[in-house]
Amino acid sequence: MAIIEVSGLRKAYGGRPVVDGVSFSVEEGEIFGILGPNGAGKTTTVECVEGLRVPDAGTVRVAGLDPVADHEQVTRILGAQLQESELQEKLTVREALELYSAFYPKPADWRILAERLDLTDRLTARFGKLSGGQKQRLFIALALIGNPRVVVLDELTTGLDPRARRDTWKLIEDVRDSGVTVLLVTHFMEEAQHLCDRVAVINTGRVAALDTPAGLIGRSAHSTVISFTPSRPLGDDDLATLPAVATVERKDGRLVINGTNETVNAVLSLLARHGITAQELRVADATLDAAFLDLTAGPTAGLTTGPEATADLTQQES
Ligand SMILES: Nc1ncnc2c1ncn2[C@@H]1O[C@H](COP(=O)(O)OP(=O)(O)OP(=O)(O)O)[C@@H](O)[C@H]1O
Repeated sequence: MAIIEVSGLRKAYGGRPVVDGVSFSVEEGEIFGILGPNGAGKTTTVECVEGLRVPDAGTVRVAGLDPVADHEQVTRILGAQLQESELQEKLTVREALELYSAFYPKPADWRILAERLDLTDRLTARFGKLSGGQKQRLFIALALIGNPRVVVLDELTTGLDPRARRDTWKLIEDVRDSGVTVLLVTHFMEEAQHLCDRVAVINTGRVAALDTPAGLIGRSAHSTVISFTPSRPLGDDDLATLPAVATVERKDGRLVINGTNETVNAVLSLLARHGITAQELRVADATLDAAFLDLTAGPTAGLTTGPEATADLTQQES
């Protein structure tokens, strides 16, 4: 069942459209990602879902309610993550939890939330003295304090080190597993790939694609990365005849070919025909990075050779 439904959403600032006909629905119990480059219109979209901005056109429903007209009811269903500037530096963790509990008629027990989010040791610490990861954990606790059915997390892990980011991912999964739907705004492909059940890729105010992370990767021209060292040189003409090749790179005697599953078989047949062996052959799925670049780039998308293919492969192999 859809808990959030957005249909034909439009919003312009000063006559400039920044959200231009966005539609998607979020099923109850999923982590739904909104992924896109800077300025794509992600925050404006979720602020319309939260009822913080009034759409110029289109409809938004949260559990069947209008976030603007039924704002008070929606705030009981939807928990939003605060921005850092919205908490005073001198407020302690305990004060923040107590203060936000007081906003709701039936708040969650903040002590349990603090325990769950590993904040019990920091209850007397002032907000300004918390580490980045601790601040994010507090924001998650505050977003959950009203026992929401859906929580909106916007760029939650920006600025965190890799360890703190992974810890925060685990917490977000725990939130989903506890039955809360998560609407997650991110521009980290790895984060979307790791966490999200489905992802809407937003580019220049429009939904460029909506699918599972695996589905997005599968539809990319770069879904598979094949790399090997040929036992003897292989001509460019031969490579050009391979089906579904997106890019070919040569690096230190190795060939790195971005393509699809179809390309793998074709490469192996080509090598066999020429009596060439593929030394240290590696076949890896591309990451969401490549699909994202395909979906958000201009008309030459998928045709250019970038460092991403190699980076993807390195990630897969490490
Ligand atoms: N209140 C506002 N007034 C005018 N322009 C705005 C306002 N808020 C956002 N914008 C502009 O609208 C565009 C979309 O902004 P938005 O914050 O929705 O994008 P985003 O995808 O969340 O970007 P980012 O990843 O950089 O946060 C940007 O060009 C931004 O500068």
